[in-house]
Amino acid sequence: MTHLFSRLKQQLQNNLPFAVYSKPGSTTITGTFQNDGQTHPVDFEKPGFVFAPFAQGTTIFIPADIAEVLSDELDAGFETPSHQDKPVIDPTAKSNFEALVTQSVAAIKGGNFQKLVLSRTEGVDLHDADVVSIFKKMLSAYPAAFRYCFYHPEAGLWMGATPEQLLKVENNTLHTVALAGTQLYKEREVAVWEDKEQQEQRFVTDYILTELKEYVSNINTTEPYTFRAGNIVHIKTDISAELKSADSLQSVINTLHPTPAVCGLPKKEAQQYLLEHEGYNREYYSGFLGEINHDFNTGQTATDLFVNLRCMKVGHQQAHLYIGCGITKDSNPEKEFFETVNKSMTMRKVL
Ligand SMILES: C=C(O[C@H]1C=CC=C(C(=O)O)[C@@H]1O)C(=O)O
Repeated sequence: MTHLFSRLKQQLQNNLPFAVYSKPGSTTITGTFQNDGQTHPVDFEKPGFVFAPFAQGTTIFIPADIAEVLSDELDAGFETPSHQDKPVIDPTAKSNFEALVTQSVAAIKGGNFQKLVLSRTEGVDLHDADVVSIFKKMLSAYPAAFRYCFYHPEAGLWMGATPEQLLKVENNTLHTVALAGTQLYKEREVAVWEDKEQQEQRFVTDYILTELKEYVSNINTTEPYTFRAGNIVHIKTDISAELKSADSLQSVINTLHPTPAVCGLPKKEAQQYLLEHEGYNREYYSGFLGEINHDFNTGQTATDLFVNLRCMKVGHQQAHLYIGCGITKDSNPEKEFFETVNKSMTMRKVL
């Protein structure tokens, strides 16, 4: 374990790419350390680890055959998070975001879109905080999430604890989820979902089911249910199906990414709208990451990808947190802003 983290630090000092991660519910931590500093083109037929942007930028690939793999069991005695439970409200950020929500609700009501997922970034001073100690807190705070620390000279250093699977493929069986709708988690209370949240999540399910039809058979879905992700809960539908052809992995990924959980509907027009109106570059936030054609622990052929949510880009003195929320015709701008604030607590808690 100590070895894995010292290897992470060494790799960072040498400017060499790596991905260190632990899957939802797993106590195993895996590191894949690339042995050169190059940017390798992504090949969806080869085994490796992928780190893809939302829209603009390079899709990064760590090919399995040029990486050293280390894995270990997670220690039980990790540092507990520092419980920075106070939300931080920047009045300018608040009014800018609310204006963007108002404008976007008008675009939806005007008939251009059914849904738009708007986002923003927040800077947090790090005061020389150590990357490994932040990551250890993340590992222990969010056992149900895909927790990762990724570095590539072209992308920078990223960390996250995402609750959203993009796609898992094992022996031609595909698993994905429709995840949307958010409210604060309250102990001993059953979450009651308003129509706005239910509709927002149904858009995602319907999109996935319609678009996947071309590539899969025997689709199964669960009923929507409440799913906890740290201090918040979402509505989730689990979807599974059989892939008609093992060769369609890349097409399936292109179809799913970006889903209406992070982009909007219709997809292409929503993505263009976000690029023009959000006013910043999402980079790898709401992109996807994970294992392609290779389980780095078992060596088996499997694909296990996650949407890059509840994440941050970590610089020397500052971390940039990325947070977004789904907007429909019924959105209330202030409520949506506070939803992004609640989501930001996932990262703030470990800083
Ligand atoms: C876009 C984000 O979350 C998505 C996933 C779950 C719930 C969401 C929502 O309620 O808006 C978003 O669709 C984010 O965390 O930045």
